[in-house]
Amino acid sequence: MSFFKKLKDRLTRSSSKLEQGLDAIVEDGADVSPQGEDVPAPAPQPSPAPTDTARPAPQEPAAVQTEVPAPPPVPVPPPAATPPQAPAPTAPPVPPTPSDPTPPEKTTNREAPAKPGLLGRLMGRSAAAPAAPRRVLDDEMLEQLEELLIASDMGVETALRVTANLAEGRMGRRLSVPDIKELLASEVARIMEPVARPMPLMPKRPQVVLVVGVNGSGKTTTIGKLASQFRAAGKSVVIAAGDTFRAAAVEQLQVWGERAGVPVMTAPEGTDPASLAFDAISKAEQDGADLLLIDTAGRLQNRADLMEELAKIVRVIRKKDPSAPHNTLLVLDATTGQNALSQVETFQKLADVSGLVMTKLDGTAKGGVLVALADRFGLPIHAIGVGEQIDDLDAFDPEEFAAALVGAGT
Ligand SMILES: Nc1nc2c(ncn2[C@@H]2O[C@H](COP(=O)(O)OP(=O)(O)OP(=O)(O)O)[C@@H](O)[C@H]2O)c(=O)[nH]1
Repeated sequence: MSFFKKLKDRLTRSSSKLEQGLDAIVEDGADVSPQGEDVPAPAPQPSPAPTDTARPAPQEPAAVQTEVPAPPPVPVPPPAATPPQAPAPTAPPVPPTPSDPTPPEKTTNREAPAKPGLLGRLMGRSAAAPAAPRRVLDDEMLEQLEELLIASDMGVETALRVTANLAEGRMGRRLSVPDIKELLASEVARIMEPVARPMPLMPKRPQVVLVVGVNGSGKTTTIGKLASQFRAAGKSVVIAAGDTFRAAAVEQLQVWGERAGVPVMTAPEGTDPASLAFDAISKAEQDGADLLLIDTAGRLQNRADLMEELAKIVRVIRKKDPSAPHNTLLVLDATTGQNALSQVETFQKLADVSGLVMTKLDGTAKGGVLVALADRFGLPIHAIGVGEQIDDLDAFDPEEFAAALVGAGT
């Protein structure tokens, strides 16, 4: 799956931070007992049944969902780029093989590779392959794991929960780095599973989608990408340029409208954005549009005046259609780390956020914050941005994300 390979490659900094940390933790207290009982590789925890059975097949995720399950609107990555003998596309992406993390003086901590006996030799076992270092899971190791997860932006509460679940029934067992990665990935996927839901399409026309977020989070870009996907799914879309304060913002949105082949409603600079939103709904109704995507100006969550203005936009939209906005998407820049939590908190209070889009996952070392967000707010992650191009928006796949985040399968 080329997309997640891309994500995995781009999460390298995050996973390598986790990976290096895990290597250090295990080697720090590696069990030197050569004959110690290895635990069988821990079985992944059972994931809850997916709540949204109508989600598109994970191989070709789409950021949007239609009321009738439709073929995924996301264009398939160019097959030409993949040679016929390429590895199976469903396999999780494989990051660069880490170099042997064990410094020479630590080699005594590795389990001594026992010389195979006659039976071993007959069975073809090699004496050359050393077993992975293992460490007995104890309180100290758990604390180290907690610290590592916190440093990976998972947040204290989530890190504690993840490590507690990991420890359950496993205290005193000897775990290797791959064991821990597998357990962590399973825990992370379990947290993320319920929030991985494409944006639903409703029978209501026009479905009003309000897009909010702090400055530069990627609202305009995301609207362009969403408009393109919805169009590809056969929907008629209108965009309203609600950032009436910056002429450049309107122009930028017009460029995206052209790329997506979607009309963009504008108003003169300085127009009250609430009144533009009102007019845009009327226009979308007249045009029989399926979807109206309303852009808004970026606003920091600590600017009370701007947040009040957003609350006013919502009030005015409701005057026109009491059931609107039908979706309020909060666009979050994943590189902001823990600040994303306070953004969700404030925007949720004022604008009744119904779902998230996480952008810039292609350039972040902070993917862990998604886990904290999912654990704390449980808001659906409708889509993730993985680049600046129109096709760089995809559905969120919890298992692939979890594996990429912890560097599992390496
Ligand atoms: N790498 C990467 N860049 C992105 C992504 N999404 C948006 N960007 C870039 O982020 C910058 C800001 O994006 P905009 O869409 O203008 O953000 P905005 O929220 O509309 O900005 P304001 O209107 O100023 O609040 C642009 O340079 C985009 O190209 C993404 O998923 N990945």
